Order: sequence, then structure tokens, then C-alpha cells
Amino acid sequence: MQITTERLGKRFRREWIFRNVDLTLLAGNSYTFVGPNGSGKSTLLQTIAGVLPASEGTIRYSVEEKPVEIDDWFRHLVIAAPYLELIEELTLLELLTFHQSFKPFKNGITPDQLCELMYLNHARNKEIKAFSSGMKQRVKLGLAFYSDASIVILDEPTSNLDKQGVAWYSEQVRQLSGQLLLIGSNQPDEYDFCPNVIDISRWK
Ligand SMILES: Nc1ncnc2c1ncn2[C@@H]1O[C@H](COP(=O)(O)OP(=O)(O)OP(=O)(O)O)[C@@H](O)[C@H]1O
Repeated sequence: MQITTERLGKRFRREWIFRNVDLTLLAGNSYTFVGPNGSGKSTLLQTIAGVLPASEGTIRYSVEEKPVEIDDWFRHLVIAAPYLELIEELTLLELLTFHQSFKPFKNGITPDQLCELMYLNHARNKEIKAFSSGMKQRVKLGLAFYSDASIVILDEPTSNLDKQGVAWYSEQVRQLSGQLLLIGSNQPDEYDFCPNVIDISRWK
């Protein structure tokens, strides 16, 4: 899997958030986008993911040099971000079962097993709307870590997590291998393992 951007730009009304972004992002590598609040990390990640349309330039996804159509991008990626909602009316087990029906988990992991891996077994039959913000964040990260997807996008990954949750994140994120990992962060301990740290301010 490879993502290539050429002269990528995004603006909201008249304000350019970034311009002329040329990137080649390769499977098996991790990249972290850093920059102050409001610099455009989330906007860039969402644009690369195809969640937000670009205002100019191009993004290409390819597998072994064959292009992936934009309608199929979502099959290849998982995103965990504070602004993306879970389905609140479902219980955790229902949510995982629903998710698995369109994006299976790695290594044949079942929804039951995933509840345990996320340390949320006690809440398996609870509706997501009754979860705390930290519990919801654990679910988002669990889906990102354990879904069988070639691109993993984590925006502010440890937001709302307690100490144990942060330790769990640190352990899990280091175990990702072979995938393309993109992180948006302002907290060095979220990406201290990542060799490619890119300050987004350069594209202002
Ligand atoms: N839907 C929108 N409409 C208009 N402006 C927006 C919209 N979304 C984001 N912005 C603006 O784009 C800029 C970049 O926001 P973004 O959330 O990408 O920054 P960020 O680097 O992720 O910030 P933070 O570190 O606070 O999460 C900000 O000035 C923000 O106000």
C-alpha cells in the first residue's frame, strides 16, 4: 500500500489550511504530523483518508503500483479520532459484530475476544452511549489496532485515556507492523517510537 499526494491543498472558505503537500507514504512505515492547535493536522489526516475533499491537488492510493479507486479507499483504512462518532445505540458487542461484518478483525479475532483485548469485557453488553469518554476512546483504538486494514490513522490517540489506557496504547501501537500508520499529535509520548515526524506548519 502506498499513498501519494501531489500539490495537495485544503481551504475552508478563503483560509488555506495547507498547500502544496507532496508526500509519499509507504506501507510498513509510520508518520506523525505535528503542529500547534489549529495548524491543520486533523484536516490533513481527514483529507488523506478521503473523509474531506481536497480543494486542490491529488491523492492516490495504490497497491503494488495499481491504483485503488476512491470508492474503495475506505476498505483499506481505519481511523480513530475524537471527532468520529461510534454508533451510540449499540452495545459494545453489537458494535464489534456490526463492524466485523464489513471489516474483519486480524487473525480471526472474534468480538468476544476483542472485548477482552480492550479490557472492556465488563461493558460488553452496555450501550456505547453509556460509556465514558475514555472507554469510547479505547473502543476506537481497539477497532483501529485490531481491524484487518492496511492503513491505520490515529488522531490524538491518547485523548481521554487514563494512565493504564496510555500504557495499553503505547504497547499496542508498537506492535503494528506491515501497515501504514499515520498519527496526528501534539504529545511526544504518543509518537516517540515514530521515525518520521513532520511539522505541518511547513505547508502554510
Ligand atoms: N469544518 C470546518 N470549517 C471551517 N474551518 C475549519 C473546519 N474544520 C477545521 N477548520 C479550521 O481549520 C484549521 C485547522 O484545524 P484542524 O482541526 O485541522 O487543526 P489541528 O492541527 O488538528 O488542531 P488541534 O491540535 O487543535 O486538534 C483551524 O483553523 C480550524 O478552525
